[in-house]
Amino acid sequence: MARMMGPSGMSGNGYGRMLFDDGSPKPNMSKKMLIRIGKYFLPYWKQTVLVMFILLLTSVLGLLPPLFIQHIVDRALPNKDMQLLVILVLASLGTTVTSGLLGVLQNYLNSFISQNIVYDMKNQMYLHLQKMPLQFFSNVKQGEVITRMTSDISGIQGVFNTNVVNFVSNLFVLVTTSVTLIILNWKLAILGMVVVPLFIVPTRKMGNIRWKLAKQTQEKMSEQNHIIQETLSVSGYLLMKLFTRDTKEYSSFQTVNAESTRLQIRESMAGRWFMMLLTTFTSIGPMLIYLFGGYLFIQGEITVGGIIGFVALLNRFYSPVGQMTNLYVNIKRSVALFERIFEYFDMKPRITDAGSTLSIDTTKPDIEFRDVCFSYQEDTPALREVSFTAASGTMTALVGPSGAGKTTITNLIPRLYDLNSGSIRIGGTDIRDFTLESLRSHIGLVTQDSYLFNGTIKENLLYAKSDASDQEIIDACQAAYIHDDIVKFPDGYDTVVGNRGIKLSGGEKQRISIARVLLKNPTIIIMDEATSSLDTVSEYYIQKAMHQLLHNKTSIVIAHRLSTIMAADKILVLQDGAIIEEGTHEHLLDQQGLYKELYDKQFERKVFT
Ligand SMILES: Nc1ncnc2c1ncn2[C@@H]1O[C@H](COP(=O)(O)OP(=O)(O)OP(=O)(O)O)[C@@H](O)[C@H]1O
Repeated sequence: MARMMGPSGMSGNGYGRMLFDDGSPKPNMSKKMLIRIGKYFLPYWKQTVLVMFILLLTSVLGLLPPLFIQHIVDRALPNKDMQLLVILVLASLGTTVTSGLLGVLQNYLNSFISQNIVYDMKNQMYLHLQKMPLQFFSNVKQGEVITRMTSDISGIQGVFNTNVVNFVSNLFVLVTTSVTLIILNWKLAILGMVVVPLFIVPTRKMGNIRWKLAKQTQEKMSEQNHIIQETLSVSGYLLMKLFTRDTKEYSSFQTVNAESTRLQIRESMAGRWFMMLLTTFTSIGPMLIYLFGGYLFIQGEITVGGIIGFVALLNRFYSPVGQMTNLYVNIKRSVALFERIFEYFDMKPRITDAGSTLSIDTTKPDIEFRDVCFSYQEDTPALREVSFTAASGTMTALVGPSGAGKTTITNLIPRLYDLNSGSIRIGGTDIRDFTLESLRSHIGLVTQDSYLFNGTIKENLLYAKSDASDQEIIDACQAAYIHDDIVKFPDGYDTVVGNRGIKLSGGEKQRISIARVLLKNPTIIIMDEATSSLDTVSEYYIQKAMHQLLHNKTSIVIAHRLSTIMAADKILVLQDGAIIEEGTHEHLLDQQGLYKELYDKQFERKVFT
């Protein structure tokens, strides 16, 4: 089978791994980018406006308790006014409770908005990835798609909850508090603000360190996912066991795991030191206020309540300043997250409908290759000017040494790849003029390694035709000579086949996949005959199943068995991406060329009796 590697230029297009580079990423915070992000919020603009309104309201409400304290100290207590004291305490309690209730509502709205954005993005991403070409999935590391679909997109919800909401709320709190501070006492306000640079510097520094650590952690997580996917899936597991790589794989997993654990500990520790510094610096401000405020009190310029209320408000001022300092880092982080997601969205599916609505004419589905050239990688042609016709209702066999281009020919017909030059026609029409759906719905593909998903046999069969009746399923399985085997299983058609159909034998799997294509009943069949040697009985049934499948269909078969070749109406012999001989078995034997050589070396021993 073909090595699954993409054509040249693909990795440059970002089909490979896309992680942040060297710790100095430059997220693209352009206006275009911000508008693009903003568009995701558009459907939820009403909720967003409501959140903003609540934030404004709570920031104003938050100013009141310190002012109430000031009046308690300056008026209620010195005047021994019990009634005023109770009113002020109740008012303070009332504002706190109201703020709390508004906070609950705001939290609900936050989750509503962010979760819905995540929901929209996941759907959009799934649809988009479905349209990506085969080489995308061949190139991309296994865990990468899952990481983008899950953790990256889910990370977006934090963007709204932390960044947008925090930014707006901090802004409101900052503006309302600083205005109030200045109105209360401008001299003290200036003094309180003098210390601000002291904590801006460490905050920025810590923010940057945490950002880098977070990025490195994310990379390690992606690597971990990749190892898990590669080694703990059926094929990877088998490979690992058979090459006794268990210890090596475990040790690479352990290394990556240890790395990410170390990074996460460092990340959280970076936060601790930062908090300690911040608390130290934020406590300097109030000390200064007590000192200078005390002096002003002695001078008779301010009341005791004024000083207490001021300090309470000052703390309210410091916390948003601290958070706003990190804003740049947070925005950078969020934009980078969006960038990673947009990077996927920006990859254009290369194989698209040409806008035509033509369907295949099922009455004369002959396949014609005209001077087809194709290369996976620039300068390494996989097919060179291949021309042939597979007449309607006949079987064309492809033979040739490994790497000659047989699989490539079969991949081009359902447009898993698009050719570089020349054309492929079905019934005289270029395949690019059919809709992809019509093209693919008329082609049945039986690969060597028949892929069955982990479900019951029946579910696997219904994948070809979801509305097939039980009788249709049985008919298809009988024609594929597998029905009798299926009914012998204890659960019959409800037998679960395991991941990739591992619980079935190779011969059973192939006959089930033949039954699946029979159920689809396509006009054209492409088959990569299994090379694996099967026992004579199994092989006998597969031959019979193939006969049923290919009967009266236009088929192209990568043939590995003499019996198949002998049954073919035409044989194409390929070498280095070109057809070098063409004809029937006898005709080709007479030519004494590559076919004869292959026949002597390869097929002779596989004569099927
Ligand atoms: N996805 C891919 N990316 C890059 N090169 C590829 C890819 N698939 C196949 N090739 C190369 O293209 C050439 C033709 O491969 P192809 O799979 O068509 O050969 P084949 O005749 O089917 O071989 P085999 O009988 O071994 O399956 C080979 O040189 C192969 O290495």
